[in-house]
Amino acid sequence: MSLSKYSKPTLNDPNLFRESAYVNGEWIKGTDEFFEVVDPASGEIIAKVPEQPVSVVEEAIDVAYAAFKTYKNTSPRERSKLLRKLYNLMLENLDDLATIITLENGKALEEAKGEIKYAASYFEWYAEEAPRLYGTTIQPLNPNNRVFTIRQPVGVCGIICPWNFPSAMITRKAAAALAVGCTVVIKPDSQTPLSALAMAYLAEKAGFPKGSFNVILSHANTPKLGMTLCESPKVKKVTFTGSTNVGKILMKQSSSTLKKLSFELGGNAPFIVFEDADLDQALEQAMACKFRGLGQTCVCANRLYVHSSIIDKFARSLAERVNEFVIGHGLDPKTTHGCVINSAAIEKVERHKQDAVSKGAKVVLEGGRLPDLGPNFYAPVILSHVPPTAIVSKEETFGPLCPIFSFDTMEEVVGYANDTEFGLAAYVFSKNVNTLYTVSEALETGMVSCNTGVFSDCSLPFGGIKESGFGREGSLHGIEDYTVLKTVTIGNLPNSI
Ligand SMILES: NC(=O)c1ccc[n+]([C@@H]2O[C@H](COP(=O)([O-])OP(=O)(O)OC[C@H]3O[C@@H](n4cnc5c(N)ncnc54)[C@H](O)[C@@H]3O)[C@@H](O)[C@H]2O)c1
Ligand SMILES: O=CCCC(=O)O
Repeated sequence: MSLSKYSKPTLNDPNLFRESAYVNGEWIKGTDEFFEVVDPASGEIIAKVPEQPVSVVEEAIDVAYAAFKTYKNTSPRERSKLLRKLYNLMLENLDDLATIITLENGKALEEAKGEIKYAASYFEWYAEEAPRLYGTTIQPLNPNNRVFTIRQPVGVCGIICPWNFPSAMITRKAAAALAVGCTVVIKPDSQTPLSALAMAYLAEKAGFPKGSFNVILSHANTPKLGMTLCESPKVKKVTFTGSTNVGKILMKQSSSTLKKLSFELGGNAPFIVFEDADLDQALEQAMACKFRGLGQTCVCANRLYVHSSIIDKFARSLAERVNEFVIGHGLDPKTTHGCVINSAAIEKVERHKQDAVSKGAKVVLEGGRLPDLGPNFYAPVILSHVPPTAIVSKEETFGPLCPIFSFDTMEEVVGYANDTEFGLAAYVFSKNVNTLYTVSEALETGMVSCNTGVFSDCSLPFGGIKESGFGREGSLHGIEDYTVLKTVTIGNLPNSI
């Protein structure tokens, strides 16, 4: 198979393939500087997109600010219809959108299709939530006053997203924002901007007004653009998914305007398998959880804790299953798992592997580079009896390394699981509901998933605690993050008539 045959997207609707930024309903270059978007599987350049100068970001903020003045007054039902149209358009263009994801991110096409359905589901969900924004009535201490609350859109939202879900990380922010009447300026990762641009094209088709949905592009200029979004008094909220380090930078920069923030940051998910778990189920779910996006999702199991009585059997069976993966270019129909995003991802896997092995971990599946496929292909590694001192117990690998640690008691494993500054997701496998309940309550994470390794769903609140961030996306709570709560008091009313 020639990998280069996939280097240019062949789409049913070629209009979805865009190489310009999208500001105020116009496709703009804005600059003479460009950066390349590369297929991580083949190394081929698939697009050249313009690097935006700060002036274009300022323009995008200005138009979003102007559009907010009218968009916020559209009726919830109107906004609901726009979101529903965008949902339908995404599904009508499922194959093309998935192809774009595979080409820019490297994940297998089936997985990319799953991402598009997942991404679109946020538009459907928030089409349904848009008309359901409620306030409360309050009985104040003063009997002559009447008090109620209303929720209003916060304003222009800056949306900064990573490469691992080039579509879904945008939709779960933008859908909620647009549902309540906010306008958005989106900055995708420079490695995966094409999905965001395809979405802008569909948003235009759905009828979103000019200035309400903007996409800016940057690679070298990213820190300057980020600073502009964070420091602009016209941007009322910054919502970010990405690394904890960048989250800390954005938080500092946003302090000058005391911006509303929601951050979905790094994770270090423990995946705990108790002695009484259904082993087959735990294995199936471990595969789905650890190797989703080849380990490059924030909720992927980063550390597996398996009871000492079953660890060897578990590790062997996992290796047998992982050996059946078909690794290749994501567009090859036989491929079950694609490539990782770049060479830095592989270097991190190798650093964590070497560290664990040097401290005594047993190699169950050697894995390693697959140079015949390309520099970003890597076969998964499985290690068992990893010592608690290994770096991987503390740092997120974000790649195809599966370290299995041994434990004996519930108290011990909860101690290991919580011994990290991260607190995004955790997984628990047991047939005993008391164990599930007790451990779920004791784990210091924003989300706990019991007896399943795949829980993401637009209907549930997604988000972390500790250094995994704050704010919730999806569900009824996700919409609240894009509103401000206003309290209205009507005073000096008569007590009675
Ligand atoms: N909690 C979640 O929901 C979630 C979801 C996906 C990814 N993640 C996390 O994201 C990380 C992987 O993504 P990454 O390495 O690409 O993250 P990253 O923080 O390097 O990049 C994320 C985004 O921030 C931008 N960025 C980088 N520096 C910036 C700056 N100074 N100012 C403004 N923007 C800047 C990037 O261009 C990109 O768009 C992992 O830690 C992962 O756990 C978290
Ligand atoms: O990578 C983080 C997001 C993954 C998800 O939404 O399931």
